[in-house]
Amino acid sequence: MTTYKALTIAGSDSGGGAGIQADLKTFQELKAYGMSAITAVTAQNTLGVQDVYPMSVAAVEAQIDSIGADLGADAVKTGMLFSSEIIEAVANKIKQYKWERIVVDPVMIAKGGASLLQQQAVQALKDHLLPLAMVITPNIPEAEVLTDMSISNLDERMEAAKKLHKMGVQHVVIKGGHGEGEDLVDLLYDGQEFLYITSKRIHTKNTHGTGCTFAAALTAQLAKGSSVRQAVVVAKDFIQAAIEEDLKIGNGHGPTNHWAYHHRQKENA
Ligand SMILES: Nc1ncnc2c1ncn2[C@@H]1O[C@H](COP(=O)(O)OP(=O)(O)OP(=O)(O)O)[C@@H](O)[C@H]1O
Ligand SMILES: Cc1ncc(COP(=O)(O)O)c(N)n1
Repeated sequence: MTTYKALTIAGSDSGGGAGIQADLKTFQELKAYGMSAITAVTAQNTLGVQDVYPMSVAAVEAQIDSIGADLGADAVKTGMLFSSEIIEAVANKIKQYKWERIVVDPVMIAKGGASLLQQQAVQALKDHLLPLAMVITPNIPEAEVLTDMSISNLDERMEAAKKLHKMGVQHVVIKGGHGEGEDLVDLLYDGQEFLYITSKRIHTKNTHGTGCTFAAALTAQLAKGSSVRQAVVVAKDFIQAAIEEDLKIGNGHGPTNHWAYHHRQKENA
């Protein structure tokens, strides 16, 4: 049996709904071996982010080296990177280890408004990381910051996807969670065609970590050798199940249910 390995380079969420914790849970549920390099420790729960403790660049590099020198990775996801120094270091390590299946989730602001990326680091993201990305998964506000345009309809979202592709990203997924209306559309662009992945909006406040979980599911599928298109479809099913069967814990925006997808698969088998 081949073991497929997925690495997440991201921030730790003590509440377990987003960040490294969401990524590792998702990798496990999709049968990819999960590994992590922590860029920052957040004190966080369903009510918000209480504190952020960034790691040193040396600590981030050392974690990635430990993995690169021994285990290797079939796919890599980046999440909260916090500073331009960490972004540059991560980009250099990705190049050093010749990792190619890279999913960049350009995390900027947590649901409660806390900043998870310093403003001056946006340029570093564009210069160093986007050209290495096999897939980038911004939500609408993140796509607006990266493209410097405002997005209020699907045409503008398509234009933003084209702009991001021009920045060197191979595939762009602009997620629709922040859009309006009952129908929710995630848009995939591969440089030639657009694919619309639609679902009904679920009315719940328990959406903490949806972006992380979606990108982690995508990364697990890429680690196992899926095409980007197939991986996006599985990731969408994974997050849909995780939001539908939310856990109702905590007093704020609760986490999604990372075992719901696997549970459904078993029930349907
Ligand atoms: N209310 C919802 N109902 C159904 N699907 C949703 C809902 N909210 C988000 N999603 C799905 O979850 C995934 C993440 O989307 P979203 O746009 O919320 O990303 P995000 O803002 O990065 O997430 P986060 O809120 O974790 O930062 C997408 O696939 C989106 O379609
Ligand atoms: C460590 C970390 N990484 C990412 C997010 C974004 O997730 P969300 O927007 O769902 O809160 C987060 N809150 N914390």
